[in-house]
Amino acid sequence: MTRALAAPVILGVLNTTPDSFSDGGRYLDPAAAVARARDLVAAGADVIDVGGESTRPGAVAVPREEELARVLPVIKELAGAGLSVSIDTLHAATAEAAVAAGARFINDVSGGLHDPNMLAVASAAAAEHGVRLMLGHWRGIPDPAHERSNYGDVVREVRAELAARADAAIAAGVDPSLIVLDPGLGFDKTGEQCWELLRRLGELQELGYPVLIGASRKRMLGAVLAGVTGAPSAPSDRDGATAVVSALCSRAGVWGVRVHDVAATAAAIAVERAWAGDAAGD
Ligand SMILES: Nc1nc2ncc(COP(=O)(O)O)nc2c(=O)[nH]1
Repeated sequence: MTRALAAPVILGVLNTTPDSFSDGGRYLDPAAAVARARDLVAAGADVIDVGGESTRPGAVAVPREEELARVLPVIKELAGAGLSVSIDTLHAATAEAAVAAGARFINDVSGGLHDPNMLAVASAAAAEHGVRLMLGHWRGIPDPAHERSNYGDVVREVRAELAARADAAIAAGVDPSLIVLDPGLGFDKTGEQCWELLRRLGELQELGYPVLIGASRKRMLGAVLAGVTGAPSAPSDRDGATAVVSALCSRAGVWGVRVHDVAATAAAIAVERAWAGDAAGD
């Protein structure tokens, strides 16, 4: 029996955007966003990942003041209510304001490459509040429209590039114990490259940092489901497949999973933990 590992942290996705690929437009109103966050926590989310600008291919760039207007009221209310909040942003100014409003995780899918000030902001946030920095892998930055999925060995290259991002964060003053790495599934990567990254997750974990996985509702799952049903699936039809990935991440000792359907993932992880004999599963 594999050694019982702690269950992954569940980050519940809260996109306060009009154009996110799977839930755009539903939580633009702060009251609706806060209500959604409370539902996510009730369903088992440990952290609410608040994003005010979609990162999907071709998404419209959002002026800083608009991004801030979308995320700050929600973060202030959630943090004020004692909930754990992550800010999903490419922009240092947004991360800084979000931390001041109570966010305790910075989630940068570009690994600090998009905004040259991000690592300095993250370093100050780490020093002052112990804010954790989640560094994603994305070669598309700064030109996301340019396809850059021409990898030789995607796992080896993503591992090396994420290690370099962690080193840069440490050089900027971020305590290594606060860093989380994320392979950036779907960020200028083909479905097969994403599956290869999951297949060889251990090679990323060998870097010694906690790993976060964001597969929820993504195209890689849609392709698998199309093979089952013979028809394309809407993102919201991919929550069952997402939950299976969450259970397998739990079995692999992944630190955290970022999902839209928290209830399905919480159930999947609880089942995996019970199977593994983890006391929490009793
Ligand atoms: N750390 C992390 N953050 C992310 N933010 C947005 C999206 C895009 O998906 P969404 O449109 O459903 O938010 N994916 C990730 C991801 O894979 N990892």
